[in-house]
Amino acid sequence: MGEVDPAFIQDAEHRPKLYTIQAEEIPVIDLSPITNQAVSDPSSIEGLVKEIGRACKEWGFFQVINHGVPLSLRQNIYKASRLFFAQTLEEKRKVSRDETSPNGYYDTEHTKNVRDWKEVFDFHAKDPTFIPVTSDDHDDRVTHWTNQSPQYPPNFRGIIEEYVEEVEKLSFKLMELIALSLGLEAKRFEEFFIKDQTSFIRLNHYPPCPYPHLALGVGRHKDSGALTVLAQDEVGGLEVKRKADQEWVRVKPTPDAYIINVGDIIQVWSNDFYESVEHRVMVNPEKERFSIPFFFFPAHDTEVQPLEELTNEKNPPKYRPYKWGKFLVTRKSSNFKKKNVENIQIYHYKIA
Ligand SMILES: O=C(O)CCC(=O)C(=O)O
Ligand SMILES: [Fe+2]
Repeated sequence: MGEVDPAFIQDAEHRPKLYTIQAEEIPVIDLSPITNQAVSDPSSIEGLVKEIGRACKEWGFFQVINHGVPLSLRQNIYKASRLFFAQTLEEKRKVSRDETSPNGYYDTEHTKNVRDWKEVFDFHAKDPTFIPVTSDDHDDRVTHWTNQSPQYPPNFRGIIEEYVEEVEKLSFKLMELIALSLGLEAKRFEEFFIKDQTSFIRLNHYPPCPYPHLALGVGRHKDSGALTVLAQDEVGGLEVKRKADQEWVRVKPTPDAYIINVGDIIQVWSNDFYESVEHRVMVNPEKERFSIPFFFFPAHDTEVQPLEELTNEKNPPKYRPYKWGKFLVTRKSSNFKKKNVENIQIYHYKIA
């Protein structure tokens, strides 16, 4: 990543400002009411549910502390990630992803057709992960994706799996709180994930970049899944488009916190009551940055549509149903090349 390749250069209007607002006000929510004890009395978490609801509505983003994921597991995966990315490109390419298995290493992701200044390693939560063969709605064939197992660092796979188990538990808990905040039963969303979820974890490495005014670590985008549970390190760089005024604001790194954001699927399920918010990652001219998002995705056969309980005559469904697996396969295949067409988006299912 030495010379600036024009593929990395953002259009002028999307280039980052180098001095941005640090958003002190992004809500930090303490999950100890649900992590340190079993919830026997639902009224004991009423305050927490309200806080979650407000954060989802006003920001689409929040941070959680006292979340129950052991710090030691987070430290282990961070250490393993550093060791993995410090290898030569030749070593890393031994576990490159390809068109049949989108898991593994790659450094050529494009967001909105501009190349991201990063390299990643992707790993699915379930191995195998079941997925449609093609994006064609009439094709019912199902195939599966499997994970790659790099030789180095030792026990890489085990370290990732141990961590994923814990962030997955946290994701289920957060979905319960979100369900309650929408006036639904706590377990309303469970059925979509309990069998054959398609979630994956991504290890991101953003090398120092001499062109922080031109390039981005990840260009502006919204996350397409249900929920994202993100660990960022102390370097910082994540920016969120503040709903109140559409300004880009920086999410201040908080040690051992997770950054949570509502994805497109929750937007559809809630019929736009909660919205998936645009975000992007700035690069740093001196420091490398590591981050680890967990993308909580439902089973491929989930039909995503506004929930019946949240729609009525006055508030009719704003989206046509879509099959999650088909959406995912369409996205993945378009990620391999820089194309001049827009990726599939939820607004393509919007009822005018
Ligand atoms: O690295 C980050 O802080 C966020 C990355 C991100 O938004 C993504 O991978 O979807
Ligand atoms: Fe994202």
